[in-house]
Amino acid sequence: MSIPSRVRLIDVGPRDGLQNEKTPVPAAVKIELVHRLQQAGLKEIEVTSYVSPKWVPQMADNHEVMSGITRQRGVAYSVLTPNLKGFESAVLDRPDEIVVFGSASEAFSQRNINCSIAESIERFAPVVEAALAAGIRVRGAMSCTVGCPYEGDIAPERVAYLAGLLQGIGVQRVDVADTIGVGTPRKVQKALEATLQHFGIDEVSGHFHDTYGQALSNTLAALELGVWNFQSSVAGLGGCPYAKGATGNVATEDVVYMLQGMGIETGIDLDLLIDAGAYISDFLGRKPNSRVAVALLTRRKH
Ligand SMILES: CC(C)(COP(=O)([O-])OP(=O)([O-])OC[C@H]1O[C@@H](n2cnc3c(N)ncnc32)[C@H](O)[C@@H]1OP(=O)([O-])[O-])[C@@H](O)C(=O)NCCC(=O)NCCSC(=O)C[C@@](C)(O)CC(=O)[O-]
Repeated sequence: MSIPSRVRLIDVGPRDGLQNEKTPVPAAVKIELVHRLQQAGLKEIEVTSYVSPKWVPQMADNHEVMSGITRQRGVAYSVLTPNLKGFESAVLDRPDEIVVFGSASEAFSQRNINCSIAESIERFAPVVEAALAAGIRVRGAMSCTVGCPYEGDIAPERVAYLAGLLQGIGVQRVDVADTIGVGTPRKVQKALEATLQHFGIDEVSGHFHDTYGQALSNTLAALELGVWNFQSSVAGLGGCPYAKGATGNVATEDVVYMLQGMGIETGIDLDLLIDAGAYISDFLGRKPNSRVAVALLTRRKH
């Protein structure tokens, strides 16, 4: 399989990135971040989630954020919806895509969405049906495809099992998430290959957290399989509230820099992306969690 000549990035910073922040982030700041990401050339942005505000308080402003965005033609805005209640709120805000999110690990499923894998599929099925009937695309996020904070290693067979269940209820594409960033290139390839038993190469994306510093290597390993869709988070924001110690997604800046260096088209303006990352990092009062962003921001000063 040859390395793809173009890559599509979904920036998950406003959702995955900010869901775990201790500092409350006002809706206006989230909206400005989305605007800056689309100015930088991101064509897909995961904006927010319609989950219980008791579970994830940072996403309680979902409606305000979605309705405050000035949408740009050609940009798709996605949101997480774990159940029909979430979908019914989300649909009022006209997302282009909804995301149901399951787990390859039973324990993580319980901690994250308070139900077993089988129950989660039962909850997702009517959500998928309603979304498709409303003309809204459906993605499935698969957490813990390599390792779980509660169960340890996850076998590829369990990833294939979950991918098959999601495909069976009509999910159109899936994210293979290394939620706690423990994956290394060959393990991640095995999780991707398991998923590819049920979805085509255009329908599978890599979602790699960088907790152990492996996310760029894992991205390259996925590219070697022909995967060309990836999720990343501006300034490396993020972490999952139900995966203690897990750090953010791989920084979008780092992925774009690597891809540009390999001659792979992303449609993203790295300078504007660095500005977007600096904007949110300044708000949070810290440096971007991106080696590339820090290096380029330092160079700008000289
Ligand atoms: C899924 C539930 C809601 C089930 O939670 P539950 O307690 O089982 O739900 P329930 O149906 O029994 O309802 C309990 C209460 O929640 C309310 N409720 C019920 N549903 C909703 C909803 N959609 N929106 C708003 N409120 C809702 C409902 O109205 C009720 O309110 P009360 O009567 O107590 O006042 C809960 O477990 C939850 O919100 N979990 C949060 C999950 C989450 O957002 N996790 C982080 C994102 S996943 C992730 O980060 C991983 C990913 C995707 O990035 C990939 C990776 O890296 O792995």
